Amino acid sequence: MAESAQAPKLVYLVTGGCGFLGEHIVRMLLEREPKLRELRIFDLHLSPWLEELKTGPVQVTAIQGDVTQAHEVAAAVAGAHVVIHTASLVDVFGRANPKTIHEVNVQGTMNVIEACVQAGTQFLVYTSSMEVVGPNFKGHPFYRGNEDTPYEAAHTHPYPCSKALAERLVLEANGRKVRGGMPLVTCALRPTGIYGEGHQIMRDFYHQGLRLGGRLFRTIPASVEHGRVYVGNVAWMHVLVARELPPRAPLMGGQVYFCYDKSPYKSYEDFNMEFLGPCGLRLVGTRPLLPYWLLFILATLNALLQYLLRPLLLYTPLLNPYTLAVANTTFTVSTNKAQRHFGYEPLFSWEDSRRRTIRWVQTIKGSVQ
Ligand SMILES: NC(=O)c1ccc[n+]([C@@H]2O[C@H](COP(=O)([O-])OP(=O)(O)OC[C@H]3O[C@@H](n4cnc5c(N)ncnc54)[C@H](O)[C@@H]3O)[C@@H](O)[C@H]2O)c1
Ligand SMILES: CC(C)CCC[C@@H](C)[C@H]1CC[C@H]2[C@@H]3[C@H](O)C=C4C[C@@H](O)CC[C@]4(C)[C@H]3CC[C@]12C
Repeated sequence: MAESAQAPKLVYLVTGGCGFLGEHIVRMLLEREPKLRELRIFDLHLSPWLEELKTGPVQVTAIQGDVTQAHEVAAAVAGAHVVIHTASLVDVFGRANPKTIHEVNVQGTMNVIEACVQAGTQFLVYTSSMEVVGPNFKGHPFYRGNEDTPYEAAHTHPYPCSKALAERLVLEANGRKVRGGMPLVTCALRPTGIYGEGHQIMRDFYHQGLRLGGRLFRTIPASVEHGRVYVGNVAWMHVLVARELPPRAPLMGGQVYFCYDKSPYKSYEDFNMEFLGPCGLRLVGTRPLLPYWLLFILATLNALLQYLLRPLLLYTPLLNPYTLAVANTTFTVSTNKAQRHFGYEPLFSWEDSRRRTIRWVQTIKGSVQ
């Protein structure tokens, strides 16, 4: 009797479970959620590493599907106790068109909410983003802010617009009656810039540095701080929120939490050098190589070229007016809301996060050994 009372019984669904963050959430759940009976991983593209997870004690179910397709989402959600909705079209470079970004991020989220309501699934955790708040296009700094810091969240770019809309839908859905009459309990996590094993932009910078003979050239003033958080700690926050949402529904339902850890406050480039430096790259210059006005012109030219070339090819450089504004505006968080509400402490220290990320960069093909 006692044994059956303790038997794992929960079914979790992770949308976007094959992405950069999604993979860490999936692995973290399997390692650290003892109540898990079945883990469903829903993604547009299923990764080969899923196969190795299927041999463990938890039933791992891989579902190839599209969040924009309501019936596919409904089928995946049916019977799940908790949904972690991480799937998103993350694009700030103009690779996808704005309509698709809206469909995946906003309509996809509506589909997830409706599926929870219809299926009687009571707990929904949404992966939002710091971009829901800022930096705004006016370049206002957000310095060590928290969830209550006033800030003019004004967006024009499709990605932050879509994340902001989706987050609002998720929070407004808190308290809706799901099938069976119980209330839906939702909350949203807002990571700052995530780094760690599998981070594609870090990989890109590393390759760029190798192409430039082991050098990267400073673009952003060292004084501009950009918030960063280790992927393992973001995953851990998701696991904890999902676990604590049922017993602490009145406190946590409808809340937003920034994702934070002990990663140091630095500029985007100086922070990257914490990992790329030990892997043989050097950041040249104590001040930006080009003045801001010239960068701004180049970013605008890139945007124009992207528009003109679109009928022929996809031109998607890293530098555009939006990425320049984000990288060039201080945006850092300092909060303990997650600690107060559900006992969050980072699972990985800064030293651990750094060591793990360096070890991963060293495995990237073409690395300086
Ligand atoms: N990377 C960051 O720095 C960062 C920061 C803050 C918030 N976030 C948020 O974290 C989440 C994960 O981001 P990531 O960096 O891991 O991105 P990612 O692109 O690596 O992962 C997103 C996953 O969603 C899947 N997906 C995309 N469209 C889909 C669809 N129509 N149906 C089903 N699955 C679909 C993709 O295949 C991918 O596996 C996103 O919600 C993003 O907004 C990321
Ligand atoms: C050439 C330079 C001027 C700019 C190069 C860096 C640029 C590509 C980086 C800087 C900051 C990065 C964003 C930031 O870390 C946070 C997020 C939130 C997340 O939800 C999606 C990714 C995003 C927008 C990062 C994208 C890459 C950015 C703009």
